Amino acid sequence: MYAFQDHYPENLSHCYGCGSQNPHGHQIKTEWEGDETVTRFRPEPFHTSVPGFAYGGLIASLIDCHSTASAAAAMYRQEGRSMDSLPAFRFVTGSLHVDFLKPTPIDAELVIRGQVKEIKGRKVVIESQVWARTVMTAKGVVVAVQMPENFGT
Ligand SMILES: CCCCCCCC(=O)SCCNC(=O)CCNC(=O)[C@H](O)C(C)(C)COP(=O)(O)OP(=O)(O)OC[C@H]1O[C@@H](n2cnc3c(N)ncnc32)[C@H](O)[C@@H]1OP(=O)(O)O
Repeated sequence: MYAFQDHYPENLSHCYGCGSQNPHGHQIKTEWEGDETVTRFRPEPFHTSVPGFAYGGLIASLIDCHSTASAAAAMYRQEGRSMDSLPAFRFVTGSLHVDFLKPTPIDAELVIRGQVKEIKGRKVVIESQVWARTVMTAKGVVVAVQMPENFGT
């Protein structure tokens, strides 16, 4: 699978959630399935909150990076461009809202499904749901904003 994150340049591949160059991170991979974006992730025992269940910060982190990658992919798709083409679209999180609906089991593959709700200027709004087997355990809304050239200055 060639994921959205595989198009990130090396200098932006160190993110804890999605960076392929971060050996301590989640290294999530996201792709299109029709009009939805999908990330699959299997928690490890060290992601525990209450024994048997996944830590909420992990869930939030998965929604976060799933959504920023989805935002980039959505912008390229809207412009009919390949994710390899220039200028590059890279997004950071402006806002992250998560609702924890049910405890998330630690022993199941988690499937995060995202929908593009709005594209306006430099902003993309992504809604996501986290599924464990047949149960939706969390849902989130992320406002992703195109990373400014002068990010951090
Ligand atoms: C690319 C590989 C890395 C992947 C990163 C993975 C996800 C992350 O963890 S990123 C790290 C966490 N996030 C950050 O550190 C971001 C810190 N914040 C910032 O740099 C800035 O506030 C930033 C870039 C989000 C927005 O600032 P700026 O570029 O000035 O945005 P601005 O022009 O004011 O707003 C653009 C649009 O976004 C909206 N927006 C901006 N911030 C927010 C917010 N917090 N909540 C809701 N909407 C927002 C604005 O309302 C505006 O929308 P509209 O056009 O409809 O009015």
